[in-house]
Amino acid sequence: MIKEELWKPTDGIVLEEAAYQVVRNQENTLVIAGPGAGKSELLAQRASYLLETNICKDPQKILAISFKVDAADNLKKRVEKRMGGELAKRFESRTFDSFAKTILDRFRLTLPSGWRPDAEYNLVFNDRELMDIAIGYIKNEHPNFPNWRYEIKADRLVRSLTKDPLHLLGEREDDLYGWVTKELWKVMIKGASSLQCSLTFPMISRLAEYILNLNSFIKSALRLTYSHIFLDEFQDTTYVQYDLLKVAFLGSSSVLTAVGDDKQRIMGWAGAMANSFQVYSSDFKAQNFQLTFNHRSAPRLLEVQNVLSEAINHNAFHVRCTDKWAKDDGVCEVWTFNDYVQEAKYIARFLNVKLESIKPRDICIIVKQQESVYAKQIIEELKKVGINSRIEKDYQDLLSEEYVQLIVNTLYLTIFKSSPARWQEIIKLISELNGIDYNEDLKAMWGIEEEFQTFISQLKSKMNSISDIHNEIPQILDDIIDYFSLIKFKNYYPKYSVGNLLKNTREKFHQKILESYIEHGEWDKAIQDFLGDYSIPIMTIHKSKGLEYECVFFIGLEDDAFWSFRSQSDSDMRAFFVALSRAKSEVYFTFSEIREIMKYRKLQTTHQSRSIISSLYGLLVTANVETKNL
Ligand SMILES: Nc1ncnc2c1ncn2[C@@H]1O[C@H](COP(=O)(O)OP(=O)(O)OP(=O)(O)O)[C@@H](O)[C@H]1O
Repeated sequence: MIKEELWKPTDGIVLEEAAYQVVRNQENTLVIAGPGAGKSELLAQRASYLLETNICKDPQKILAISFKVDAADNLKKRVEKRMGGELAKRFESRTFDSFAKTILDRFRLTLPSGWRPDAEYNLVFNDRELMDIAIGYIKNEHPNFPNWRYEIKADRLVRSLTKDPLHLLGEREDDLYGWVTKELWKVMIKGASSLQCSLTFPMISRLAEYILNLNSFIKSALRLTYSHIFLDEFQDTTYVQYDLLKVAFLGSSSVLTAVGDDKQRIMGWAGAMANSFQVYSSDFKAQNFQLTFNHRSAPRLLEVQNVLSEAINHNAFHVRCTDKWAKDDGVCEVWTFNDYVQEAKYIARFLNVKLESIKPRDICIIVKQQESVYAKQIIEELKKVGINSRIEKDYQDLLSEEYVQLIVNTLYLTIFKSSPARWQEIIKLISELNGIDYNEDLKAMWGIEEEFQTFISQLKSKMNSISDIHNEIPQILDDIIDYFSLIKFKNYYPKYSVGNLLKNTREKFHQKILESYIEHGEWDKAIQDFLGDYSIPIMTIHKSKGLEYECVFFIGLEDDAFWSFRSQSDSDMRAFFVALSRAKSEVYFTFSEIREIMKYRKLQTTHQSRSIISSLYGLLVTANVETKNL
């Protein structure tokens, strides 16, 4: 344990005064700061401070809630790396969804029978599926709404389904959506004919909230377990999530630290609160702090960011650069092309040279939407010059699943041998699965290491003698998990014991590994391909949140990409700001007169304009961004 006054930030990080005050604070706080200000870093430092000084008293824990699976995973890894096993065990990093799901899965049986889902419920992710369930399985009719099936709209139904806490459901029987919502809840909770019990994540959140409302002892246990709560990217908290947070922790002695940036609020369409900072500050009496440095981007890029942030919020203050940069460092340019093929060829040539000095993973290609369409030509042209790129979406979620990490780490050690971090992670997990204290029982630990070494030697011979790819590879992947014991693994990670998460993860993972193996024909390349070590990532702005790259390309700064700019210019401007602020050194925006895009559900070659988004271009001109006609 370290005395409070002796604690220092780890990894040579120097915190600005406000960050330092937040790290050591004992009250609820809200940190509002721009991209790259070190908000996630601040949370990691605060975790070290609270655990190393035992202010978060053993056995109490810190609960860190993020939005995306990979953000939660990154934060967990950062804290683990700094503090090592024992202390880091008391740092639980989850997404909002996983927090809610854990409450439901553990305390499902405390729900009244009408609200109690089956243990094996399906997860529903998209609006279409929800609509199909409503239309296909609600059998009751309502005298006031004879044609309800023709009248309901998917987006309104989705909003209505979790608009109110469950105890208020049924109070809107006289309005169409109120009635359909109530019926849909019944059908989804209990299942109907061929429909299995099915829930969306917002429904899970409402059920978790109901559990806490009904059972004060569960609520007290939760509050006792977590003495400190971290909330990352708080600007994107939805109304449903906030209600759960309030029921769980408002009025408790748990100390909350929220960090966020209102200029990066881009989840309004998914129900993010418009005023989460004000509401939280007032409800939780949180003291507000601002950070003024940007630790990510070069000075030239910060000039552009400052122009944009002022346009988004007139009261935004100008952030400052750190002294690691020279005054003129950074490139921000607009590149215009006659057509998308020429654009793709130019970018491929440019990247071919760039990759002599940086790695593929230091580059990112960002699009507003339809990544497989906007980036199709670029992927092809890059391939022609021997550069791999890939659409990151499917991999980001898979790679953050512990199930996938365990198998991939084992494959990696089998093929590449040297990776002390992976080795340690696996040995630690085996010892924990088997209830062995890896600090105390050294003899048992050696036994584990020896046994695991034998296992990977045998695995290697199996992997190197495959004749029937489609049968043997899935079998090898299953053998790996069986070695650790699937039952023990599921007990250790209870999320895999309920619903279809394990089944879906396994299927997607097997398919991706098979694809990689078929493409490369060799394990080393297939594993590296799956890990993405040698591919340039391609993603939408939403997926790029919280990430950072040396060099960023934004493809298609065009009217069609920002098709709803007229009605939601504010949110599109924020999205543009997120894309711009991912870059450390260089960012290039492209415009192509001719572009192939999906329009009216068909792939079409279109003429692009930039009149609707002229205000975005105007801001780039104000920031002296050069346009190059290429
Ligand atoms: N105090 C610091 N000193 C040096 N580097 C830092 C510091 N804080 C953060 N960094 C580095 O700056 C980069 C951005 O930090 P971080 O991701 O925490 O920012 P953020 O505010 O969460 O950004 P965003 O809102 O864009 O997600 C990271 O590479 C991080 O390691």
